[in-house]
Amino acid sequence: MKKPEDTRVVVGMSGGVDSSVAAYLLKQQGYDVIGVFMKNWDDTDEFGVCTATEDYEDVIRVCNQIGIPYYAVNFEKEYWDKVFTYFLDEYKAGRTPNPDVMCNKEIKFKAFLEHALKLGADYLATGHYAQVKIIDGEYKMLRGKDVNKDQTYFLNQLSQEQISKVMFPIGHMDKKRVREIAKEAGLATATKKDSTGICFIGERNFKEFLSKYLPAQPGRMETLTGEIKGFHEGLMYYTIGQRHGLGIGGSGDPWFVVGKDLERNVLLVGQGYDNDALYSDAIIATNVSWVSDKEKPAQFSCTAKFRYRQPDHGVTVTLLGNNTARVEFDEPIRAVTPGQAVVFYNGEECLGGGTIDQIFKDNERLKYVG
Ligand SMILES: Nc1ncnc2c1ncn2[C@@H]1O[C@H](COP(=O)(O)OP(=O)(O)OP(=O)(O)O)[C@@H](O)[C@H]1O
Repeated sequence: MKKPEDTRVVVGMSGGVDSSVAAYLLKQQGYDVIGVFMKNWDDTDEFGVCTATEDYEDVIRVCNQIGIPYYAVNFEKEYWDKVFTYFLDEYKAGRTPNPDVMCNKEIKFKAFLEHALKLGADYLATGHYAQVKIIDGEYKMLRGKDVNKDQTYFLNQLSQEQISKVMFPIGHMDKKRVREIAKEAGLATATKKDSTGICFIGERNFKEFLSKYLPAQPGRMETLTGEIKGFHEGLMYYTIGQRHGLGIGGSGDPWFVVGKDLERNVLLVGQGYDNDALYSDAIIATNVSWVSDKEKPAQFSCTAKFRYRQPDHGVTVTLLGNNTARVEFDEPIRAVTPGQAVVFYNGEECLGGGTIDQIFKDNERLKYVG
């Protein structure tokens, strides 16, 4: 093991409080730290204001306070090709993509990691709430200590090789403590608001943003039995289990999106949060990848999350080859959505994950969902 002063760490700095504290802590521990800001998206508005420029200014302030070198790199092309194209393709296919998972896999921990290594870095550090530990001679990815902030869901596609080069300096802390450290150290980002939503959409109106890239095709809303309930503005604006924005009035329980009929451009709706049509008991996952290089048994039990911040559900995983797996749920689960990630856990350890592709109930594929 090299000594901290001989160990170069590139910190991915977003201009937020988490990565500021990550860089601060590493510098305190004596590492040779470089702050690097990635520009992935040009969101200059009609007034010439770009949040990336503002964020980079915060990076500069913090790096000057900590006393570390900094600079910016541009990955707009890579981001467009690997993340944004996938994002649009998934919406076109009627699914609900997860660009953060793709960004971690293809940009932050691939293009950006390679860039850091070229700079002579031994490690890339980020302000993610996750932990890496060596257990039984293998790198394991563990949930962040702050259960409300744990980000392993978004990191599920990382490999053994990738996490062997990664540090998560705040993964063992609560968000509250991170803010306290930032305040104690007087960092410029100490009270900066957390970013929300998909990074390139930010606070903007999602519909307006998406309509710039994909033509919206309005159509009918129907129940599964074909009763017309109203009109939708374009299937891509809706996701399974969604309640808001349907505009179906009347008495009784509220209405929810239960599926999409792409061929007929019809949004399928059902009444009641617990509508039976929203429940499924198995999926086929694609793009399945595991953090460990060790061979997995053909079938095993573990827990899984089907969306961020969902409690863990007991599942049985059967490997089908070609990075595909069948996942059977111990109990039916509500609103499992094609395109989102399924992420597997064994206790605190994140085992890996995949993309939710096909949805089943009682061994029958629910074609209206995916
Ligand atoms: N533009 C960027 N350039 C470099 N690194 C980035 C950038 N955006 C995010 N990261 C890295 O990825 C981590 C997680 O990003 P995420 O968007 O989830 O931010 P966050 O949890 O709000 O953290 P922060 O408070 O640092 O913004 C950040 O802490 C940072 O290390």
